[in-house]
Amino acid sequence: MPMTVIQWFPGHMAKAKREVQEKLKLIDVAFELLDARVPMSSRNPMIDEILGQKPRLILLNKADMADEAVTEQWIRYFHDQGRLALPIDAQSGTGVRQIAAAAKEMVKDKFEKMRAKGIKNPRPVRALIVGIPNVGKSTLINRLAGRHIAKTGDKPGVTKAQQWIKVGKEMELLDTPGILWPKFEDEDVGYKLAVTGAIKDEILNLQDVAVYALRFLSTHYPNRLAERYGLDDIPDDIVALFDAIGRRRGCLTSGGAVDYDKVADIVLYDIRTEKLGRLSFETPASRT
Ligand SMILES: Nc1nc2c(ncn2[C@@H]2O[C@H](COP(=O)(O)OP(=O)(O)OP(=O)(O)O)[C@@H](O)[C@H]2O)c(=O)[nH]1
Repeated sequence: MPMTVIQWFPGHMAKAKREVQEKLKLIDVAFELLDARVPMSSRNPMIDEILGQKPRLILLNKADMADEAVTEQWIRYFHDQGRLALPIDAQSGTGVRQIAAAAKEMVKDKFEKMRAKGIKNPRPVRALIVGIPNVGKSTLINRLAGRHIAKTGDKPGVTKAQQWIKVGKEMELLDTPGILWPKFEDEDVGYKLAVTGAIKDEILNLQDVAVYALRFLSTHYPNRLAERYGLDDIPDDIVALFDAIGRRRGCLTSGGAVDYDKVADIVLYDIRTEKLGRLSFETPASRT
């Protein structure tokens, strides 16, 4: 699956891993940021090895766009693995307030030991956000900070020192997140990341992505599809489905044929802007 690989060569991955592990030395708890619509596909494949025994809070971001019932299933799935996962919407701030309390609870034992050693006022809990590109790391940093923190990448050639952002009285967050690479050995993962907009459209074949999305929606959300595009039934044949949507939406070439690029554009736009409602593209049961 070359499309997600593009910015990630082995040297980049080794460097990213090293950088995250350097940052881990400074913190008490890591926030693993995932996309609630595709929690497994938006996960770094080496995350367990990279984070090791460091306490970890899983944050299912963009939960506002995900199917609530499926997000519940994911929370149970992680819980069964002994991990706490919180659904959040970093953009609006929903759920973000629970993060500091959960982080504090996670490092309770460590801080109690500090107190037992005679440290009366232990420092704030220190945290780091890690995740693949586009899961919402910067949005969450800004939300937690309550102001806009410039991305380090904003000014080329300018490396600024890492800083702690105060989040209330009891938590501090590193101002630069740990950026990790996505999975790319699995074609399905690539498509899911593409459908949810995590991979830039310029490096994709949009028709392929739309075919994947429409097949998925036909199986898992047929009623939404029927309602959105005014279809009486959903054709099994994918070309027939493109044709049906294209005709309903007037996506026709001057010769009167259906313009498949336009149909692909519309479908992906509709998915990404919630015109088809809140969608999740994987469940714990369908996980590969
Ligand atoms: N609907 C919704 N959109 C979100 C949420 N969080 C982030 N976004 C959007 O997702 C996109 C990516 O967010 P960023 O914060 O730039 O993601 P990032 O992980 O910092 O990305 P990189 O800098 O590429 O590593 C932006 O368009 C955000 O507005 C959320 O909770 N809900």
